[in-house]
Parts: sequence; C-alpha cells; structure tokens
Amino acid sequence: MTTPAACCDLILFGSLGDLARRKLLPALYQLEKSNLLDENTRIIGVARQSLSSTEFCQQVEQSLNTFVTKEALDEQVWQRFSAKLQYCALDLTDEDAYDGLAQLLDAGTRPPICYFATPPTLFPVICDGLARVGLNKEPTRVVLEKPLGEDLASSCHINQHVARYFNESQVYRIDHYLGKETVLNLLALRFANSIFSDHWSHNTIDHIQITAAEQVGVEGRWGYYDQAGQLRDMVQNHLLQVLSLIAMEPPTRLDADSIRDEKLKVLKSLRPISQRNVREDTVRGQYTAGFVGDNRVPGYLQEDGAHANSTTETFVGLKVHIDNWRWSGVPFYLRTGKRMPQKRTEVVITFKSQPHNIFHETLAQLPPNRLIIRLQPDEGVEIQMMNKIPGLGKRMQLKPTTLDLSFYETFENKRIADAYERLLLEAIEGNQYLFVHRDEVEHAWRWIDGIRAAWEELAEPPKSYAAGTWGPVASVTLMAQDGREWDDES
Ligand SMILES: NC(=O)C1=CN([C@@H]2O[C@H](COP(=O)(O)OP(=O)(O)OC[C@H]3O[C@@H](n4cnc5c(N)ncnc54)[C@H](OP(=O)(O)O)[C@@H]3O)[C@@H](O)[C@H]2O)C=CC1
Ligand SMILES: O=C1O[C@H](COP(=O)(O)O)[C@@H](O)[C@H](O)[C@H]1O
Repeated sequence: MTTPAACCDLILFGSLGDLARRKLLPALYQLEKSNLLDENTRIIGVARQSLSSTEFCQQVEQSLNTFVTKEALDEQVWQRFSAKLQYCALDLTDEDAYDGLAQLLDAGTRPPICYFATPPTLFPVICDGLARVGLNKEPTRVVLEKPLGEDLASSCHINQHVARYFNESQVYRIDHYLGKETVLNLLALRFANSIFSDHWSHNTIDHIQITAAEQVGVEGRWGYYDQAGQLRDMVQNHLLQVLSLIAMEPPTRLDADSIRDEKLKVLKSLRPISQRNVREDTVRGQYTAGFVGDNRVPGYLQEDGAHANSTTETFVGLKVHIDNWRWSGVPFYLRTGKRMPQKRTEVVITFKSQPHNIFHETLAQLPPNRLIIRLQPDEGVEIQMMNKIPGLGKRMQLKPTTLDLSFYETFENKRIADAYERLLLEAIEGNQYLFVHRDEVEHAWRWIDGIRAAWEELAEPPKSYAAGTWGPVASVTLMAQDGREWDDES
C-alpha cells in the first residue's frame, strides 16, 4: 500500500523546457502511476508561449511518449495525470503578470510549490514576482535547479535574493545526485552496518576514488557548458555531495539539519588547492575526436556551436585531502569527464594492506580489499577479497574473488526510481534532507573558486584526450605519482 503525498499546487516555471520535458514531467507521471500524488494536487505549467491547458496537455503527452518507456505508459494513469495539468502563460520578467498566477492558487487548501526550471538568471526576478503577490509566505516552497551561480559571488547574490523573501526552511536546492537510490544507500551502507562503520577512517582505509564518467558529450548544450566546464558542472555539486556523504561523521538523526551539518563540516575541511599544489593535484582535460563504442564522435571543438579556441575543460581529475581527524593522510581521488568509454559513477574504497603476508610463498603481495559502490548503472555493491582456491595441494593457493550484490537482482527486479521522482516527492512532503543548504553551496563554491584561480594563474591549456578514453595521460600520473592506479587500470 502507498499513501499519496500531501495535496499541493506544483507550479513548474519553465514547463516547456528541456529539463521539464525530459525529467520533471516524466517523474511526476511515474509518481501518479505509483499513486503518490494526491487526487486534488494540480500541476501548473508556466512559460511564455501562449498555449491553452489542452494544448499544454498535448505537449506533455508528446514528452511522455518520448521520455517514458512504452511499458510504463498506461492510459488510465494518463487520464488521472492529465486531469491534474493546467497551463498559465506568463512572462516571468513582467512583474504585473504574477497577479494572474496568484488568482489561480489558494495557498490555504493547496500549499504552492514553485519549481524554478528556468534559466538561473530568472531566479531573482521570479522571487520578486512571487513576493509582490504575497506568494513568498509560508506554506509556499521554492525548488531551485542547479547551477546556483557560477562562482561564490554570483551564488551568494542568488541566495541573498532568495533569502530576502523566503526562509531557509522554504528553500529546496536541487542536486539530483541526492535523489539517486544508490547515493541515498550510502547512508544505509555506512550507518546500518558495523562492518563498515567501524572501519571507516585513516586507520583502515588507504585511499578513496570517486568516478563520474559519461559517454555523452555536451548534448547540444555547448553554450551553457562552455561557460561552465566540468569543474563547475559536475564537481562543485554532484561529486562534492557524494564525497561529503562518504566522508561525513555519523549524523545524530536522519533529518535535514543533522545530515546537512555533517556534510558542511566536510566541505569546510577540504584542503584548499592553490598555486602551491595545483600542478600535482589537478588535471584538466578536453576531448578530441575519437570513438565511443562503435560510434565516431567529434572533438569538443568540433561540436555544434563550438568556438575553435575554447579552453574549457571536459575532464577533471583531482587529489583531495580532508583535513580532519578521521581522514588525515587518506587521499580522495576524484575524476569526471565527458566522452569517456562508459557511463559509470562509482566509489571505490581501497583498504590498507595486511601488515604481514603469511602466504608469501605462493603470493608475493596480497592485494588490498576493496569496496566498490556502483552508483550507476548496474547499481550495487561489490567487495573484493582473497579466498583459498579449493584443493589438496601442499601450498595454499589464493585468488582475488568478488562478493557482488546487484540491487536489481537482490531486490527482486524492483524498479529503481529516477532521482527526480524522489526529490519531487520529498519537496511535496516538505522534507529537506535531500536538498542542499545554502552554506553547503557556498562552501563548495569557495573551494572550487580556489581551484579555478589556481588554474588561471597556471595559464595552461587543458590536456587533450581522445573521446572514448579515460582522460588525459596526466590522470594516470595523478595516481601513479602516489604508487596507485584507477580502478579500471588494475
Ligand atoms: N536540461 C537539463 O538537462 C538540465 C537543466 N538544468 C537547469 O534547469 C533549468 C532549465 O533548463 P532547461 O530546461 O534546459 O532550459 P530550457 O531553455 O530548455 O527551458 C527554459 C524554460 O524556461 C521558460 N522561460 C524562459 N524565459 C522565460 C520567461 N521570461 N518567462 C517565462 N518562462 C520563461 C521557457 O519557455 P518559453 O521560452 O516558452 O518562455 C522554457 O520553458 C536551468 O536552470 C538549467 O541550468 C539542470 C540540470 C540539467
Ligand atoms: O547535472 C548534470 O548532470 C548530468 C549527469 O547526470 P547523471 O544523472 O546522468 O549522472 C550531466 O550530463 C550534465 O552535464 C550536468 O549538468
């Protein structure tokens, strides 16, 4: 049995855009399918284009046909879902236009949840508009898409503007990685299993790798992407959130403040990367033409809309230190890139080797145990360990073996919900624990700005790597200089 979430008016600013069509509307449809939307909830699409609600419904149906699998589409669910859809054409830069929206809503019966899926430059304008018609008061909530700024200063500007009208308890900053099933499972893995929680520090862990590799390139978003680059697009948010969940101290409770406080402490403990260590501890790369699988793909500078002389990075490798008691001396190696051989997001925890090898006669070196947390795809957890090969021989023969727990098989083919389904549901329910606090965003930017400043000072172009490879050679060196290697090399 499932209980529907609280009744609300979900106002989708930017409802005709790419994010709404590809992610938000399909996620809402899936929530409807799972009977998680209250029957009186309304989904109000907002954009400038002049459309009737019927025409909006037709557009939503087209999006679902494109972005939801055929097996998941169901006529009865669509009838229920489409009955919830309404459209309100308005130019968000026109301050008088918000009156029409306010008239549609009744905050007394349905709390308004305003989802900002528009260009971020509009966020302050939307806040002004909502406040002008009194839509900033409780119980209104605002859900803000990333990127929240492009550096600390612009992020503070947006956050200050939002804070002028909304309390922090009304603000839901999206990092869609926090909605992923496996990212959430990091909490269960770490804090529900003493086998891990008791061995989670510099005492037993040698180093940690976090990889977020994508096969795709810039997917027609060259304009946005070239301004951002991989450091701001992926590291400032997703990778630092995963790192924080891996490295944080146990929260006292499973609530927003407890979890966010602990993540923030990690972000505050990141050792700055500056001119002093930028050369040894960072790698910037840009892809050239190559093959991803069997497909020949263009280089970054040949993508549609590209400027031939761009020096924006499409790959980042970092060696990160967390300067606190738990992680002293344990490097975290992060890498993320476009046009890599596989889509693969994973965390690899390498434990320290045994202090003494009693099997040296058959095995000169015992490989370390490794815990591999596959965040996507093929979600699961793997432990690499040594076992004896069965047999009567005089000498014990050992073999590296793997305990592999695939979530799909273990949980009886249960569908893994898309991150946006969970995040929309939590926003509707008023749970902030999977959303990012203002302080986290700002501390992450402060650290990222330091890296960007050091790169600027260095004034070196990104190192090239062929599409379909694991990044520039320098990424291998980043690990090799410490006598280590990336998971895919071993
Ligand atoms: N696309 C993606 O995969 C991702 C996007 N994001 C973020 O989500 C947000 C939206 O991105 P995306 O969907 O790609 O952007 P799009 O440009 O595809 O869509 C923007 C939407 O905003 C509407 N809009 C723009 N200006 C106005 C205005 N003045 N008044 C009313 N509506 C307006 C547009 O409709 P109309 O022109 O009809 O007004 C359109 O519906 C951005 O902040 C982006 O950074 C984050 C992660 C991934
Ligand atoms: O936020 C973003 O994330 C996607 C990768 O998300 P994933 O869920 O597919 O791992 C990335 O492609 C995009 O550039 C970035 O803006």
